[in-house]
Amino acid sequence: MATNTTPASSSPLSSTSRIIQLAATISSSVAKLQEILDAAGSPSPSFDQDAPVAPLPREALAFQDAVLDATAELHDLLLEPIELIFSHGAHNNMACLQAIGRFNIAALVPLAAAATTSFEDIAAKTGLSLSMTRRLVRHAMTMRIFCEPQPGFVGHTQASRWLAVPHNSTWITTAGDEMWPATLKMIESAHTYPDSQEASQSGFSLANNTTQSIYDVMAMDPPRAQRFATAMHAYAGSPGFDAAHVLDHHDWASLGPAKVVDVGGSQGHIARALASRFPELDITVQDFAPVIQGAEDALPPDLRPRVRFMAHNFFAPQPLRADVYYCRWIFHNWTDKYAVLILRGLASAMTPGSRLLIQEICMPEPGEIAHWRDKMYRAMDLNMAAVFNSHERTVSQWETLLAEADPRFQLRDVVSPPGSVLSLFDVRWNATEEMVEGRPKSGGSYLV
Ligand SMILES: C[S@@+](CC[C@H](N)C(=O)[O-])C[C@H]1O[C@@H](n2cnc3c(N)ncnc32)[C@H](O)[C@@H]1O
Repeated sequence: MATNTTPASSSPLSSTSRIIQLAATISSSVAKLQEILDAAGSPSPSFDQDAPVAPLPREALAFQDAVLDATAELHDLLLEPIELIFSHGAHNNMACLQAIGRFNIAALVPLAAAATTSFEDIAAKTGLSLSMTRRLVRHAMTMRIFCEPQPGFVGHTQASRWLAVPHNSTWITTAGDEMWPATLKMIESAHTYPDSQEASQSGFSLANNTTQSIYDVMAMDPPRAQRFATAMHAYAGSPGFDAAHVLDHHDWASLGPAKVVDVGGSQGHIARALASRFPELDITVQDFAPVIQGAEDALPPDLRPRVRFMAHNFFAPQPLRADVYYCRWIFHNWTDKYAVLILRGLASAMTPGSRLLIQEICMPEPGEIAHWRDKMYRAMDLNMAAVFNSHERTVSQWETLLAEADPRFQLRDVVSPPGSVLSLFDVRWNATEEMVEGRPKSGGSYLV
């Protein structure tokens, strides 16, 4: 597998120059990838609008890493520095995506096979000039979004068709109109408030000309909050966030008849999947009251006895005794100051034998994973900075955070399922830590 990112060979005449090595890696890995697709009866990837949107088979993922890293490196190696830097600058891409989202351009192109619409038609419906419409849509085509099968007429690719689905279009609108403005102000906020632990001092807050956090801003504008939530659901609906990753990669069956609390579990989509697969689990989903509204009524009748919902603010002490406290994708929204408070709320309920299962991005150390995945995680980390002032965490950052919250938390294992964006941090409770006047004897800053 070629995850090597060492520079090109110093000898320009060498027959084993870096570009030749990369080409060989691409050739052999693509051949293996195609073999796996053939064996699975899966079609070869295509930009065609009718191409199915499906994840690669699990056994193809290492070859996917090899090909994507080698092709990207080869591409970058053949550019001058200024071309390389320009090609990685994303501002023009974002301008296009903002236009596609704001004017819902993907929905203006007919979905029928080989159907097209003219630039004039798109311009008339968006209110953009014909010239700007043509420039934006043709730039989008360089990202494989839309195609121009005959001059002047726009058709769908797989990606533009995906954007025509309403909640995906909400996702791109949110990227253009919420995330991008926040990102533009991120450096200003980082410079004005170095190491701030407050979401109210984020790029999002500066971009919205407010001293309130995104939570406060959204609370005052329910339709905007709904759009943001829809966008996050569209994103979290991608294969990297599939419920199967936590179902398949934690030994739920061995727990027997266990009580699980899904902290910040939203409308309970993971709880439902867990309860369906593991009939001995009894699950309570906790979240804000408006978030869980109607969730219980939407449960299939067979799950109602074992899945329930409870309004709970996770900064308050955990009121339920359970075998597993499951926290999926909640900590990354919070700076360390607040993540420690969430953990302390849980510490008050932990007992010997109970466990805390955290599902979050595990930020890699440099060079640890495929370059393209590394880039994706680092982009997500900066998204957290722009909007919440928070960050994604490495294993050692988790260890530090857990120890700061309470030294009795012990990180036992970290599992990164293949194809999953999120890793599983299995945390246990070391009850033998001696407490003196409400504080662990070994030190730490535990506060009751
Ligand atoms: C990024 S979402 C993750 C939702 C779900 N766990 C998942 O993986 O899809 C974060 C969740 O935390 C909830 N949340 C935020 N602050 C909270 C708080 N103080 N108490 C309880 N839930 C909270 C939000 O309402 C939201 O459902």
